[in-house]
Amino acid sequence: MTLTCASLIEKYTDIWRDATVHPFLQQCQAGTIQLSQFNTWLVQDYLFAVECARMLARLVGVAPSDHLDILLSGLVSIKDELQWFQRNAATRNLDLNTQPQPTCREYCHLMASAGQQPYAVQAVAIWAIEAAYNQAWRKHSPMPEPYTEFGDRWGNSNFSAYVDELARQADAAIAVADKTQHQAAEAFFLDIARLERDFWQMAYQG
Ligand SMILES: Cc1ncc(CN)c(N)n1
Repeated sequence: MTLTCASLIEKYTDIWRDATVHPFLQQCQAGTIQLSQFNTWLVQDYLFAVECARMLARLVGVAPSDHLDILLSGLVSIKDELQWFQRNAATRNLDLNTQPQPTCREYCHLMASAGQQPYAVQAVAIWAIEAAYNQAWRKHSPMPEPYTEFGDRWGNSNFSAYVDELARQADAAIAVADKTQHQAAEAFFLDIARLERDFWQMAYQG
């Protein structure tokens, strides 16, 4: 089977479901999540987003020129996302100057390590990261207040269109990559799916 973003989700349906369906999201949607659990997720996700911005910036450095437009739009969005996290943390009196939990630290290391991979592997990895959040929040939308803006941020149709473009670019890059890169892309996809699942769970270990 040709390796594409869609084929990875199809091949690993159960693993992808665990990455995108979790009690944390279900409890947000039901309005029963505890404040401390939500706040733990929020602070850790800010730390994640900082490293994700760095990963995107590295991608800009190696992408073909016709892929830059989408990646640069992602960088602009993540700039906005970081400021939005900072405003949210201030409103909630949260200290963002916090140590990452082990899962967050492992995920940040994975994103940093992607920088040593060829572009095609990095393109699949950034797609998987953004697709996981897009699908997770969409599957649990609409969110009630005060979580509506969180569901909207990653579940909105503009973000879905961005994820579709990332998939198109990753598919184009992987189509001309060799078998070693295909294997590396698949390994990154599996690590990302596992870490996405564990990231939700981290909220309960604050
Ligand atoms: C864990 C995680 N994965 C993905 C995203 C979307 N950038 C995020 N904010 N956090």
